[in-house]
Amino acid sequence: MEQPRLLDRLRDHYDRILASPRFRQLATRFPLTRPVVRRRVRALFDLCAGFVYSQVLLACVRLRLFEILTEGPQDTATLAGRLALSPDATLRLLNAAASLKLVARRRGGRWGLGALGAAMVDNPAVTAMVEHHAMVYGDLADPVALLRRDRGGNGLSGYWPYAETDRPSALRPDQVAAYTTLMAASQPIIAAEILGAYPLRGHKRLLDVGGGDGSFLRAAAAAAPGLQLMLFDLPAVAERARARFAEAGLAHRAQCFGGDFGADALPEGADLISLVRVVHDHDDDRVLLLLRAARRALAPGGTLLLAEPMSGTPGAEPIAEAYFGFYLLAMGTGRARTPTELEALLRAAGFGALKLLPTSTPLLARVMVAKPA
Ligand SMILES: C[S@@+](CC[C@H](N)C(=O)[O-])C[C@H]1O[C@@H](n2cnc3c(N)ncnc32)[C@H](O)[C@@H]1O
Repeated sequence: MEQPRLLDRLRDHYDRILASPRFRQLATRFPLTRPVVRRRVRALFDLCAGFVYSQVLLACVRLRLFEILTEGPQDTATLAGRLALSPDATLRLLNAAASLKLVARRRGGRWGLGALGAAMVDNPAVTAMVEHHAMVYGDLADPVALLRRDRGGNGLSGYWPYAETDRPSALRPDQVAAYTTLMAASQPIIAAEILGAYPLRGHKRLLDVGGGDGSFLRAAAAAAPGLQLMLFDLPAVAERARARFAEAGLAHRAQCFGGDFGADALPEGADLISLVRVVHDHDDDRVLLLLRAARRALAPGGTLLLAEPMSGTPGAEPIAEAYFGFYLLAMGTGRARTPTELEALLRAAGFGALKLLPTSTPLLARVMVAKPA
């Protein structure tokens, strides 16, 4: 067996010291180590209390507190009336929300929006996520059982039914409606990240595979007026996209194709194929089927663009590893991958010339482009 390197041995030693209650007591008393101890205690408490913080946010969203406060600062009694809560319950909620920077105290005993509450205003993406998390938390109520049992059979795997079925093409409109609406709510911020990193210059026809209701393609159409649009998704989803394109007056520029990318050929003719938040939903064997199908469909010299949150993103580790790790476990398939893991899959499917492009908010999405090898 390989000998632990010196750095690893030092780390083990340090961890053993930190784990000792006697050391923690000493470190709390010693002025130089006290601030470090306090920061760690706070970080650990935040981990323990995370669910409670989320539920304070959920209460604010359900009571429409942020919208109410956009009208201007209001006092507790007025807010109690508008929230239909007792004055005591209102004050409890406002104090909790203020501690989380969702609301802020203003002069004269009034309350206004806090920095994070202000970011929730007109933010359907996060608002929809906050509501959706009721289901996520239900599935994670017993995390050890979730880790031990076979995948599937959870609220989330029912919500994303393509994760559980062998015949995703047979999914009915009512089975795809909720997740398609949820994805569309957050797509504008993802599209802004992608189009900021890859402005679509020089492309004639874009095929968005797993394109949902076409929200990404509509953003692409606005950014590149001459671009022709093609969308491939499960038949019931492609039908929704067709209706959205017609509503947006884009029917003449957009073609929608229904099918299963694991079984059916992708439509040909695009010089750019995008996979936006699609690959992380699937296990490696299915991703390879998808990437090979994209490789066959892509015009010679074309480009494949893959965009999603990735593992190994500095500063976003808990989002990829803890959040997506457990979310996708409950959903039943997929995982967040590092750029290196994605690169290996892309190469195995016949792509080369890979580039990871910088995005302005990498924790939301990173963008990788590739060309047929
Ligand atoms: C997480 S959603 C992403 C939607 C959209 N790209 C976005 O970012 O908002 C994944 C999409 O892949 C589609 N999808 C899943 N499995 C599929 C399959 N086997 N064939 C075709 N589309 C599939 C789903 O219907 C869904 O629209």
